[in-house]
Amino acid sequence: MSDLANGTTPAQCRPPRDRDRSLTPGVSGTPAQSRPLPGRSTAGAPRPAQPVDGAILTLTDVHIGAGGREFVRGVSFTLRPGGVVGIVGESGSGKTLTCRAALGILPDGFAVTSGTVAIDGRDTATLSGREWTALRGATISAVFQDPASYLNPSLTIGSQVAEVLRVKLRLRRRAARARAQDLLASVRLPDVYGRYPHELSGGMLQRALIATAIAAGPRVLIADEATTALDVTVQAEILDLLADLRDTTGLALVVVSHDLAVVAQFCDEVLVMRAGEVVEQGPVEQVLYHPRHDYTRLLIDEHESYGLDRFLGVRNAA
Ligand SMILES: Nc1ncnc2c1ncn2[C@@H]1O[C@H](COP(=O)(O)OP(=O)(O)OP(=O)(O)O)[C@@H](O)[C@H]1O
Repeated sequence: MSDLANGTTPAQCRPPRDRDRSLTPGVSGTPAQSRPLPGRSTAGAPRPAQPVDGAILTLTDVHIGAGGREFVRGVSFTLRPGGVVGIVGESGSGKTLTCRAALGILPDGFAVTSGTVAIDGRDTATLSGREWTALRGATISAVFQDPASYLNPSLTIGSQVAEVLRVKLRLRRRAARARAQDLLASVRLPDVYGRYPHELSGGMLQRALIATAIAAGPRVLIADEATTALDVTVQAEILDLLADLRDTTGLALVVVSHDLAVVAQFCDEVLVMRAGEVVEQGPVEQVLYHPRHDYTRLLIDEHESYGLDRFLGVRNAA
């Protein structure tokens, strides 16, 4: 199974783009929490997040660089329990690097050059490797596109979920097995414990990966293009599942998507990134329905390809 599951540092021996598989997943057990109103900035322009009581994840003016070049310049947001922050923007705009900074798994040579990433009020720059390992999976976790590449093809789905439970929560074999079965049922996969990854569809694999990602009861889940490769119906099922987890456990989410419709339906706040910068940020209703920046308008004007229309009615009806 992926190193992620074990919470090990991603990828000590993988090529850079292959590294996020070490991010594995984790159990729940996250106590149900009330859902405070997510923080919403009112200005259209990006601005630094302020430390806020109850925040689980706070990025404050984060810059990410490598080899003397800056790839991300000044990302800030605050995520509280049950909150959902969306990140949209063109390919290469820095969305994934931002997520990786939050997970402490930047590619080799990349670093947060200024600004802070705080998890549960703690500046992650002060964390040791061991502390990061403990945090990953248990407090912050992630799912990415292409779930098959994060699961070991030669191990059953159930044993991979159980392995996370044994490593991260130190459950004994029998307890881990029972808990893994519960987790798989909670992601609507009640009958796949003994099945292998190749026996599952793409949507089922993504749900299995979500089960491993939430196994250790993280409070933040980063979904980086997690539904991009799925057809629309399966994508809606996965989003429903994430919404259920948010509502029942207070899980906070960072959702990276090319699909403005996903963001319109699902997120409270959205960051629009372009060429490493946040060009616009604010509550979804404001940014997507009353954009202030030309680039945001451009994205919205392309709504036919993004399918924004699909969700306007859904959100307005909700
Ligand atoms: N491992 C890496 N090695 C070299 N450059 C990288 C690496 N990861 C990211 N970059 C560069 O950093 C910039 C931002 O990349 P990032 O993956 O964050 O973009 P993105 O917005 O997530 O794009 P996409 O939507 O295509 O995934 C790009 O110019 C990319 O080429």
